[in-house]
Amino acid sequence: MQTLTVDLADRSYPIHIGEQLLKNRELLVRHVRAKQVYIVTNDTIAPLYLPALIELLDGYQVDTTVLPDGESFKNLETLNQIFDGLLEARHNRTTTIMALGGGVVGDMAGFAAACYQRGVDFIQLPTTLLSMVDSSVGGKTGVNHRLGKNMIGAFYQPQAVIADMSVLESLPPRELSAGIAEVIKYGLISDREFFEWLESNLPDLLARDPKAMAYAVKRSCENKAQVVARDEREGGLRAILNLGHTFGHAIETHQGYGVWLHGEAVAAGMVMAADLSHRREAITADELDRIVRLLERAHLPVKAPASMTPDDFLQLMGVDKKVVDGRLRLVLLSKLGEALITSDIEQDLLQETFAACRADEHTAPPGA
Ligand SMILES: NC(=O)c1ccc[n+]([C@@H]2O[C@H](COP(=O)([O-])OP(=O)(O)OC[C@H]3O[C@@H](n4cnc5c(N)ncnc54)[C@H](O)[C@@H]3O)[C@@H](O)[C@H]2O)c1
Ligand SMILES: O=C(O)C(=O)C[C@@H](O)[C@H](O)[C@H](O)COP(=O)(O)O
Ligand SMILES: [Zn+2]
Repeated sequence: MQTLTVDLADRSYPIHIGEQLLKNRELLVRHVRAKQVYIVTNDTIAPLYLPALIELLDGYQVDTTVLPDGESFKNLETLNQIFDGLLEARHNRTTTIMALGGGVVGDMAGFAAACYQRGVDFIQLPTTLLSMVDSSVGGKTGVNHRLGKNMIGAFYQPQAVIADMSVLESLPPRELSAGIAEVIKYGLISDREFFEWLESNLPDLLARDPKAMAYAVKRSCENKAQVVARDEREGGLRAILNLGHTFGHAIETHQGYGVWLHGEAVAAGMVMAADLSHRREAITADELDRIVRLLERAHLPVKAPASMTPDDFLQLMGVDKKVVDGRLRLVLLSKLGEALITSDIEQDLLQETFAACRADEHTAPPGA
């Protein structure tokens, strides 16, 4: 097992990465402060991993909410199921919520922990690659609104992240690729060497080679932890973790939550950000090509949906959380391996990017 730390003074916490960690009782209870545990998961993950986890927590009062699976349920209405369950089972302020699942479960359980009785402990038990490398780390929690992604939420850090790599065995290939999109993001925004490592080692990741996977998770978490430690609440720097997301969130909202996976929308969004960066002469045509090629090799979409017009994008991007005084701010590349945040966006170049990155109507949507 490897352990990293997210360094946030008195709210610092460990990220444990290793095999079979969900079978390690001592590790799981190390961060539980009293005798109540509340597990939030979904109806896909529950049959795979919930019974063994409950059994391991013998001696604790363990209650659960099993949410319906899917991004389309990441909303306030479904969130209420967690509060109902917590109250019905009389969980008090010293309870510990465990989020057993991917980013949807983690974001919702984390937000429930932030709100329930004004804040209780929670532990992230991520079960997708995406949640291990990104959503379980850094304390962004929340739910979607029909008008925009993650529009209601809180910054709320967990007590610990326990990433059991063995559960990735059951992850569907499409979900593995979606996670690789966020892994590639770290190479683009802050770690050119890691980008080059990914160019060489992608086949091992797609084959789920344990050594390659463990390295990718560790390197991604190190990159994210460094940014979060410097700017926990996104006053500035942290926005680089949003590369591709202004475009990507617009795609997710426009297409209907869950139609494009988050990682897929981010992949197409990162191509759009890279394309615009190239038009601004920050990266070369060859570097743009390398980015597109790597995403394609990871079986990720590299074009926006044909059904989305530039106006659709502009409208949806206008509600992005990075907008200040009505002005769009975008994360772009200043070079391969380095990002910048700018509101100085050449509208003509942005229009060229929309045109260049739009799929034709014969392109099959992801997952088809
Ligand atoms: N908080 C953050 O910083 C942050 C960062 C990135 C993404 N996100 C959010 O995370 C969400 C995406 O997360 P995700 O990609 O993990 O999707 P997800 O949570 O929907 O999980 C993907 C699918 O895989 C299934 N699954 C999960 N683990 C499995 C396993 N081990 N075996 C078999 N099936 C399994 C799930 O049931 C689901 O169907 C989005 O809502 C996104 O906005 C948040
Ligand atoms: O942790 C962050 O900060 C991120 O931006 C990570 C993103 O991958 C993630 O999708 C996040 O939820 C997006 O945040 P939002 O503030 O744009 O909703
Ligand atoms: Zn993301």
